Amino acid sequence: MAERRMNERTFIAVKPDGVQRKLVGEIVRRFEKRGFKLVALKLIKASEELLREHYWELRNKPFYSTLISYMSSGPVVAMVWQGLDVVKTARKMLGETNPADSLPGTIRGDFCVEVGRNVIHGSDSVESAQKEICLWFHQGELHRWESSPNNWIY
Ligand SMILES: Nc1ncnc2c1ncn2[C@@H]1O[C@@H]2COP(=O)(O)O[C@H]2[C@H]1O
Repeated sequence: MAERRMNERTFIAVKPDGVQRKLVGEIVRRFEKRGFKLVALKLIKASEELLREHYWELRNKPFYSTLISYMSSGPVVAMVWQGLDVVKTARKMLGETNPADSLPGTIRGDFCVEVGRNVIHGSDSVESAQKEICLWFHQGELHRWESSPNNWIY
């Protein structure tokens, strides 16, 4: 059980505004420092088809078409992070969907002001994380590796 929770994975994407504003390094740093393991990372210009599938549940929302054009306006940095309760903890690190409701210290609370330009996406449950990881990544892009910094210093 503990083993399974340690291996929990979530899908995180730095959205086009986050890439344009050069927030990628800061965001990766926060996840590394928190103690999570990077399992996959790529810069990708998402197709409309992929985005329509990713945002399927929002298809009837009034902001749906602006959301699709925002997300396809430039490259995004798609990532998979792994660790204990990573889905829930990542959502806390991101802050609320609306940056105005996000506390300082969270990514959205520190770096953005508008819901339609909210810099980062994180899966909202373990089930959606599994679906989103399969949608954005091939199995071969997900890496298994052990952290052993001493071996790389000496
Ligand atoms: N009221 C809104 N107006 C514009 N975009 C929104 C609104 N509500 C949610 N979104 C977008 O829809 C996205 C759904 O996934 P995210 O939580 O990653 O981030 C959300 C915002 O980018």
